[in-house]
Amino acid sequence: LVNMTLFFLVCLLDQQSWQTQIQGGSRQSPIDIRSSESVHDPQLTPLSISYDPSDCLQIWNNGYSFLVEFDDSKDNSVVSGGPLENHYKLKQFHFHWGAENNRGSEHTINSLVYPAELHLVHWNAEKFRTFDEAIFSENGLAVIGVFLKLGRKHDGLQKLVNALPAVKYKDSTVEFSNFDPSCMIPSCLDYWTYPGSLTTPPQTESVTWVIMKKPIEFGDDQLSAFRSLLFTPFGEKLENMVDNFRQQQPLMNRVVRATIL
Ligand SMILES: CCCCNCc1ccc(S(N)(=O)=O)cc1
Ligand SMILES: [Zn+2]
Repeated sequence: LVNMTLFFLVCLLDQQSWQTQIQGGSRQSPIDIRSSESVHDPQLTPLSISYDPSDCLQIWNNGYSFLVEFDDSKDNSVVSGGPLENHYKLKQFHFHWGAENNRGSEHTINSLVYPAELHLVHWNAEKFRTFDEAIFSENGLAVIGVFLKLGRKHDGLQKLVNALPAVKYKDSTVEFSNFDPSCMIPSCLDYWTYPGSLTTPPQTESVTWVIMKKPIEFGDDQLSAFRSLLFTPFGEKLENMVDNFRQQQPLMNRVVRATIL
């Protein structure tokens, strides 16, 4: 009985490494970023972000979020610099949000939650031939995360918001062109960066995360438009697309680095 109790206690006390063995994940995302524990790295240069609005193709409701998808056959919409060894091509961007304003973002800053979070998803086109190959590869993806806070209406976002009723249902798409995602990048380019994973299946550990320190603002009506989308396809029970965020994961043996710009 003593041995069994000790064994049980060891498992319980060591739950995180136990989880790692079970789930096989030692670098899962999202995480809570504790600013006081992040390491200022003077070698982190500013990100170089350059997007071509003509690469914007369509919006797709995939039943989890709405994805704004880009033509990645050219080298016009790319991010490089900062923690990135290569240049990464923009494939899509999407958001995560809550049913209420007190939740929604995937990453948190000192446990502070934002009502929504933007993810700009890029893949390493120097090392891999396709996005799908990069998803399953070390250093395959670079995702820029931008927090959204409620305040003034975001004029650049309104064009996207106006198109959302056309993709209300899961599996719907609508043509969407000439949108410049640069309008959603904060003017302050300070960021945190850490090695992580996709936050939805297959949750592969192939992502270099770059989380912008400053949020952008958007309006209540714009957030309501996100919440009017549906998880469910036409003809099925209506389920509002809300709370499509993952819980924060253990930091394990990782360090979050911060810029000093
Ligand atoms: C195998 C096909 C997977 C398509 N989905 C990839 C994907 C999932 C999550 C994120 S996120 N939320 O970590 O930015 C980006 C891209
Ligand atoms: Zn995401």
